[in-house]
Amino acid sequence: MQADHDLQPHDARRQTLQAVALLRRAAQPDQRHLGWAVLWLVLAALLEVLGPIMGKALIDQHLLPHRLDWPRMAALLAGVLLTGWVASGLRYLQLVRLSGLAMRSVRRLREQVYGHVLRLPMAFFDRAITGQLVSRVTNDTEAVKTLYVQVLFVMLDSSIVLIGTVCAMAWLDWHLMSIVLALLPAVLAIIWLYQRWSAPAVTRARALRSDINGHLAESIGGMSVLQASNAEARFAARFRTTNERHYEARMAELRANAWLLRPALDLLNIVLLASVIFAFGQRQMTATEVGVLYAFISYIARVIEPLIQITMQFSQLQQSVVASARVAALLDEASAPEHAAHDKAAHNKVAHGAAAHDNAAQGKATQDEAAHDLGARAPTTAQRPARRLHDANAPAVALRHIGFAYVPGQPVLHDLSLEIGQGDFVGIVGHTGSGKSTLLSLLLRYYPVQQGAITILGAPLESIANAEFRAEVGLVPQEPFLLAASARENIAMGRDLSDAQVEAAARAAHAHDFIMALEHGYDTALGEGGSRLSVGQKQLIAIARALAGQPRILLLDEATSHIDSQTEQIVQTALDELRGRVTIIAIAHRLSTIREADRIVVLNHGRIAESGPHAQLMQVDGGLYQRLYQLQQLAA
Ligand SMILES: Nc1ncnc2c1ncn2[C@@H]1O[C@H](COP(=O)(O)OP(=O)(O)OP(=O)(O)O)[C@@H](O)[C@H]1O
Repeated sequence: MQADHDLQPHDARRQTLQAVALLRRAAQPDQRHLGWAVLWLVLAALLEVLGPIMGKALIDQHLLPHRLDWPRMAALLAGVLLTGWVASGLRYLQLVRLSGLAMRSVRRLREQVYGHVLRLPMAFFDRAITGQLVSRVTNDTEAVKTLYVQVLFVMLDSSIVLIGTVCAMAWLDWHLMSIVLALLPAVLAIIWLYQRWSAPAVTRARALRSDINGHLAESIGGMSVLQASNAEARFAARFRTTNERHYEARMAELRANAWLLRPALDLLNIVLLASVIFAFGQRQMTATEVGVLYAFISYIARVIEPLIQITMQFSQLQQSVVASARVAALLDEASAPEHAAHDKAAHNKVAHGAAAHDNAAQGKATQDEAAHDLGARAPTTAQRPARRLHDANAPAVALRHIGFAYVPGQPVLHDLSLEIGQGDFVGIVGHTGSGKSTLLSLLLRYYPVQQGAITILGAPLESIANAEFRAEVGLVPQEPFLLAASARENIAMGRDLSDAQVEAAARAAHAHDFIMALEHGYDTALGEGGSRLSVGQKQLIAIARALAGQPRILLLDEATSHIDSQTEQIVQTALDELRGRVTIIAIAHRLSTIREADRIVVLNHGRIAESGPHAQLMQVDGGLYQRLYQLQQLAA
């Protein structure tokens, strides 16, 4: 992710263009409303300009010459009063339209940004800071609303009033109008100065707000560690510093506004009035010119006020542009490869599978049948895309000469080759930093393969459609991630699974009994992050979730490292029952978990050091595995 402080001034033009394009795209489907809103605004502005002209006519043609044409005078007076009133009504109408447009744009943009974040490759999240990312999706997208409702509305409105007023002044008395216009460059100079003064503060304030979000998210996420390490005071001090800097930036913005903008523009208003009255005083007064003076005095406010309004919007505009540029930068991050063509085919097959599932549901598949499906992989298995990877003779996973580096020039895996047969149970062990998780990340396509090739069930990894890949490969991570939802929802994870399928998966993971012991069984809400469950129980739910997808390859990433021996026993039993039917690749720190594996691969500094069943590896005197095992036995 582009760090917040990376928004350097030399990028400003490109960012502004990016932001404008993004905002235009966000409002694209609502263009009709934008058209109407502009029309209402033009009408409102014209009415506002018309008011003083009617006032002038009333003074010059009726009041001063005592020409008492009552119906016409009443019409003109009503015109003066009504124009303002109708203009307000029209403004309200257009504000409603623009607000709706803005809300819908924010909704669209948020969905787009969130959808994009979901598709970003894992490498992105190595760099990303959660709080800033959240800020992108919530605050920064909201800037679009401010832009449309506040900035665009006021700027458009003020510009139209300004142009209309200048035209009306030119029509009434071009000489006086030129006096007013002559002073306008002073307004532009004030705006320029204000921009120079406030722009850095605006950018700084936004970046710091994002830092505050990041800081909060980090602290809340790690609250237990933070409190346990007595770090409250240090974190509070760090937060105070950021908050203080944010306050300073906002104050600098405010000072630019209060000390430069308002006073300078107010002064200019007075100078303009004085100039017009002075110029008037130099003339031979005729009766008709009193109306012109009235109109000009009314118009001067209508020239200055829109200008003030426009300049006041600049800081808001800057904020919106900076925020939109951030969103645009995030949307610019390349997504993980989509394998779209394959996905389309896979989608059709999912639909086909869903139909099969419906038929099965009508036939009232029993729990036992579903359980059988899960284990025995009957050909009529519901809810699955049809297999395209079915090559009975191909290895489940084959790695050929894999090399990988997170940082160029610092390889983590070296020329690694490994073949795992279908239905095999393979354990991967090694000291910390030996590359086990990296290997798993490559298998999971979190990172693209840099050197060598990986095939899954005979198909090159990068050629497999996303839906198909996710159906074939299940993952049980080290830290089970549970939603604040029911046990059922946590296992189904949005997949259209029947109750029987969810239960079958839970039984296979040996999670069924403890779920049934909860007060509402599968419908019991598990609390945020599954807070109602023990770590072991959470892990069993995570295993059930992976099994519910009926994968042919199951990856376990140190799934037993945080659980007690009793739960580990349960996991071992579950794995045992899957043996031969599902290919299991388990990374394990706890060697007891993989002791019974068909083969144990020992990694050392990114290379395969040893490989074989437990008994065989234990025979290698002074071997890595033997040492690791003995160390664990001693520690136990
Ligand atoms: N996202 C990353 N960016 C840069 N380097 C990384 C990243 N992840 C891991 N590494 C480095 O790659 C090497 C292998 O790490 P890896 O996590 O694969 O080891 P591991 O065997 O799984 O270790 P552990 O048992 O402690 O989880 C380590 O030196 C680690 O510092």
